[in-house]
Amino acid sequence: MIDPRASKPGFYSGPRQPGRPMSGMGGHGPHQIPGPVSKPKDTRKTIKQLWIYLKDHRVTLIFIFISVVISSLLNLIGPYLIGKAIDDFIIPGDFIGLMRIALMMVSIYALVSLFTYIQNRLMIQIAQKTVFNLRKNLFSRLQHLPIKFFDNHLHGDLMSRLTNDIDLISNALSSSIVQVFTSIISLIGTVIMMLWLSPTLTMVSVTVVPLMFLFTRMIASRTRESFLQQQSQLGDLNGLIEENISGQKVVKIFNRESQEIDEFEKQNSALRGIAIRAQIYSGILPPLMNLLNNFGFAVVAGVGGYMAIRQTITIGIIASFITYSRHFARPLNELANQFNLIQSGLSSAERVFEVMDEPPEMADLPNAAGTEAVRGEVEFSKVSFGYKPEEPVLKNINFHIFPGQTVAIVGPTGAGKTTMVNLLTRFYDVDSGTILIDGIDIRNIKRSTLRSLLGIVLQDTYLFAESVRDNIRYGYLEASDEEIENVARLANAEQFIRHLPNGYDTILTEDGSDLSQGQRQLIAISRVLLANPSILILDEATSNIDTRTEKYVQKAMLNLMKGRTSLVIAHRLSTIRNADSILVINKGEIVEQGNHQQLLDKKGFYYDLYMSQFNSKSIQNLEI
Ligand SMILES: Nc1ncnc2c1ncn2[C@@H]1O[C@H](COP(=O)(O)OP(=O)(O)OP(=O)(O)O)[C@@H](O)[C@H]1O
Repeated sequence: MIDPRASKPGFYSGPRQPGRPMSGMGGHGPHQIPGPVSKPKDTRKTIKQLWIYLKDHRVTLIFIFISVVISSLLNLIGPYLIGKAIDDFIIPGDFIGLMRIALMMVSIYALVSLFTYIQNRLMIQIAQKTVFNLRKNLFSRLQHLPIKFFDNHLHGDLMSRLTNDIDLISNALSSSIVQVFTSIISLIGTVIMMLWLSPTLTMVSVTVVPLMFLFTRMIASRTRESFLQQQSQLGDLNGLIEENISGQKVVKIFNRESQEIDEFEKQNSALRGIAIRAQIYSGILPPLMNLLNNFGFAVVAGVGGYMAIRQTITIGIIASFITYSRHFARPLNELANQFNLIQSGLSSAERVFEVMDEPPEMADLPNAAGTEAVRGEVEFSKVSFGYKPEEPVLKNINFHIFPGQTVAIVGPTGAGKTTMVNLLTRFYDVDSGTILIDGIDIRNIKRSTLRSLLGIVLQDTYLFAESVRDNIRYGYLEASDEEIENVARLANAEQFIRHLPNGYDTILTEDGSDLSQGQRQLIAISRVLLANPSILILDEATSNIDTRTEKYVQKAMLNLMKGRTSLVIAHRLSTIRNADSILVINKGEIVEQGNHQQLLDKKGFYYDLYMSQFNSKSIQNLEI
């Protein structure tokens, strides 16, 4: 069927994504263990795909890289100058020299800041341009994907790819690339400087590094586990919130508010317990690392002091060294944090590219026709189809509708009525057989032409959160206000529109939820009238419409059907009675065909259907 889910925006709750980092949890500060990070499945392929977007900025990237090298190197000079100031100027008491070197340091640090500002600015621009293009291409790919794709994917998940994932890519691009370059250069430069100043002290200060790794590993594995549990629990809680918002009516009707609150309380407490544990674990590491760092400094200071007494090293060198060793720990932590950010950025990019790599709706055949006006003859010839190959939904369907005729399709729920519409609109293609319009196989008609020939009014119409006028205009974008008002009049929609607070300019809520179902249908009918299609597909509403509006809708539909071929998934007795022909569908097959009287005379499936629904109870809707 034309899946109603496909037309409803998925409620975006940040669906459960185990393995995604959460803002505010896990943190990326020094020494902190970030929450679990989702890993890309094929890093190389993803980087290649991302490079396609980045390569236009090659020159800027090279410039950024050069600037990173310069600023990192300049940064490395600072600690060296501190030592020099102590040994050459402070100890000998050379005030002028001290001023000179202080000025030099100020200039160097000012230059570092300037370069860092330029790098960040340029990188943010590149990142934003890249995600702009990614977002654009992803959205346009979504517009060209077949309906089948939307049937098979959670809408919340697709929303999350367009929003969350794009955000993570943007974060990774704007900060991580520069940070990683800076950290690597700083790390290498610092080690070189430390070795140059004193190989002995370098050996002493790196002894704490393996200890740091050991503790980090031990605590990180426990923390990750707790964060995973936390995310899974948060996912469950999100699910509960989502269900309660979307299903509020059901909750209220069944008076289940207090049970839902209890359930929420249970899940919320579970989350609190797990979150406290996770945060405590991740909180152990920073003080521990601080302790190790300070221990390292103490050892360096001790050994350095001893060497100074023995006069194998100067005080200035010890001061420089201690400053370098601080520089040494920082990029290490920074790299670990950036590694996680980059990994989640890459896995987000992978999720985005997954959608972009999906094959779009099959291209039109090269000889596909673009006819505009048609007579409106529709024929299904030996049509068979199944959504899944092993489950046929339609079996050998044959029927012929002549131009201007109205054909009603009736049958029990799940019989395959909507599926016939899905095939005619080419939301899906037949497995075998042919569907013809004016004798032309619809696969030989351009998709855009085919869809412009068809007008569809479903039970559940999707309306945009725009003005009533623009919602009607969606049928024909160039329509003038006058044309819009004309069709609204013809569709009997004028009266209720005039009563809206701003008439045609009233802005509807999302999906037009501030209108009744009947009113939404009247707007949908106006929209189709404006599009002026040759063939109509109508799905009559079965419920939710008050008798007065129903009359309006019925009249509007009749106006719409005038002079057009109409295929009506019928529920109203009047439509069925007035139809030129009725197709009775059961379990994917046409079991009977004829007009109302002929079918009644047959005393078959239709007769039973009719007797059970209309005759005895005089109900207006035909449904099983
Ligand atoms: N997107 C889909 N993917 C897989 N199976 C589907 C899909 N849409 C419908 N079906 C299945 O195809 C069969 C026919 O569905 P269809 O929607 O055509 O029935 P229908 O006659 O229109 O029913 P109703 O009157 O309840 O709308 C059903 O068994 C349904 O479960």
